[in-house]
Amino acid sequence: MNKKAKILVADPISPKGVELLKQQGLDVVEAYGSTPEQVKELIADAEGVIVRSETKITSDVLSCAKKLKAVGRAGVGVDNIDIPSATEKGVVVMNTPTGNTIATAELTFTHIMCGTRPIVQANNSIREGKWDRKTFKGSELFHKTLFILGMGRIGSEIAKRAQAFQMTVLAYDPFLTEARAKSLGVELIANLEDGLPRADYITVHMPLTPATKYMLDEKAFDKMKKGVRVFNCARGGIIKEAALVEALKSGKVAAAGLDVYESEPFAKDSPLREFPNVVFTPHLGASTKEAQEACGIEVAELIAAAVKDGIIRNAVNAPSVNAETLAAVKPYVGLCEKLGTLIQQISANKVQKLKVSFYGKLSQLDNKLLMLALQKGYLKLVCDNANDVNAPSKLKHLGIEFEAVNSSAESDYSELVVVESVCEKGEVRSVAGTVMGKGLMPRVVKIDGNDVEISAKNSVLLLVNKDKPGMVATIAAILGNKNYNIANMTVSRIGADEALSVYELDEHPSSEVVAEIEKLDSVDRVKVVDFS
Ligand SMILES: NC(=O)C1=CN([C@@H]2O[C@H](COP(=O)(O)OP(=O)(O)OC[C@H]3O[C@@H](n4cnc5c(N)ncnc54)[C@H](O)[C@@H]3O)[C@@H](O)[C@H]2O)C=CC1
Ligand SMILES: O=C(O)C(=O)COP(=O)(O)O
Repeated sequence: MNKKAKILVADPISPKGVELLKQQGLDVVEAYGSTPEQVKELIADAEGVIVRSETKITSDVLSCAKKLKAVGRAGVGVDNIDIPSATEKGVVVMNTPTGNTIATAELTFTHIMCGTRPIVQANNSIREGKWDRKTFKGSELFHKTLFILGMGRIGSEIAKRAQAFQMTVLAYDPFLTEARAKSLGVELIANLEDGLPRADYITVHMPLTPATKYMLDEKAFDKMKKGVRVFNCARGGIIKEAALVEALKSGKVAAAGLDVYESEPFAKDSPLREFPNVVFTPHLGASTKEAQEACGIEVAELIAAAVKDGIIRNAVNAPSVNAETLAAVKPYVGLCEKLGTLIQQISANKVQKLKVSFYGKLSQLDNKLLMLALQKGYLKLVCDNANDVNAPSKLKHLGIEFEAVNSSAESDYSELVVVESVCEKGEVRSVAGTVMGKGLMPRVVKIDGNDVEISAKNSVLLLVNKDKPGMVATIAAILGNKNYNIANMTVSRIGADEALSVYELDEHPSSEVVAEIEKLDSVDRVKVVDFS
């Protein structure tokens, strides 16, 4: 019996997600709060791993994973996963981007409310036995201006909630179109600096990247209104904590709400803890029953599909296409893989460039998956484990440039894929293929511009031989004597007296048979190509 694939659930997810993995026949190992050393041991034989924001999947951890196919993030941010290392290793990283949007938007709005009415502070005072009705005066959201930095899923939900409170909403997001801003009823601010002095409230909702790190620093706080209120429920480090401390000290910031920190768990000795007008939560944005159930179930589905069937969705390090495109390109995926395998085997060593051209309706489609299939096919006999995730980087490591062209030119076939290789010495080889018949079967239809018809299932014997009577019978006799069945054959005249002969065999011909054919005076070149 096949051993069940092991899935390491390294951070707690909904029990429904864990149950789903078990129902899929997977061996689930739940290990929460493990040290990096423990994670390295546990991941060694895992085929899938699930994390939230706590467990760090570093390159060091990944280097210990011997069988890993997929990392699933039950949530949005993947900054705890070393994506370049995972990509290099061919490990797909997937997340669940929508499951916790509402939860995080609602937590952010709760922070905004707490920064407006000092509920937390008043509650603490009551618990201390006091009845203080003077200290905890708040203000109103009504007619105030909220500046949202990062207008993605969460930012957009915050905008709707702010509008319900009749706030004016400004948005800064370099990737947001005017049309989208308009449909959200927000004013799009092109330069961050222009929005800062206008805002009564500022909240950030973007990933932490080199461009967003310390976006709100000393200079930014200088530009803000006195009495501004700031909130970070996205990632620690977008607001510079040291700058926030100074802005709180000077009274520039009237209130702040933080769910995320430059280092987590939040430093026990952080000077921020001294300010009573800051409300803290320990990275709780996604911590609702609903969000955890949605993310837990979705991540379990993603991991099960990836590990069991190689189906990739929501990948952050591999391309995905919509269902319509997938249906249109699917019949050509196998063809492109075969063309890649064929061109690699017929090309001389040291290929410098691969070029693929798509003709017919293929030239109008998003062909990402076909390019990957071609690259995977090319790498099949060159290196281990090339897949949709690492094929482009493996090709790059080999120094092979890859170019794809959508051609509007007519071709002999309604849809055609042509692949060319250019070698170091300038030699160019080419193969072309299409899909045929009701079954949309892949067929190689040209080699170096010569017509052939190869179904490319098992092994193919390619001969360049004298174009003279009796050749086919001679070759067939040699193969037949050694019990090789010819599944299919084509002969194509390639010069005045030369022909390209293609014999499709059910199995790889032995070296003796190949040597016997090579010995024939009438045969110039012999090449065996394997597809399976
Ligand atoms: N506190 C928590 O528990 C949670 C935190 N998050 C974090 O919230 C953040 C936002 O999440 P989503 O809205 O789901 O992501 P999203 O991808 O839908 O939105 C992010 C937005 O940031 C914008 N952006 C990127 N670079 C920018 C820049 N330099 N300046 C301004 N805007 C920029 C993007 O254009 C995009 O619209 C992420 O960092 C995520 O990890 C998400 C869920 C829970
Ligand atoms: O989804 C995100 O980006 C989050 O920050 C949520 O983190 P968590 O799953 O609660 O550890």
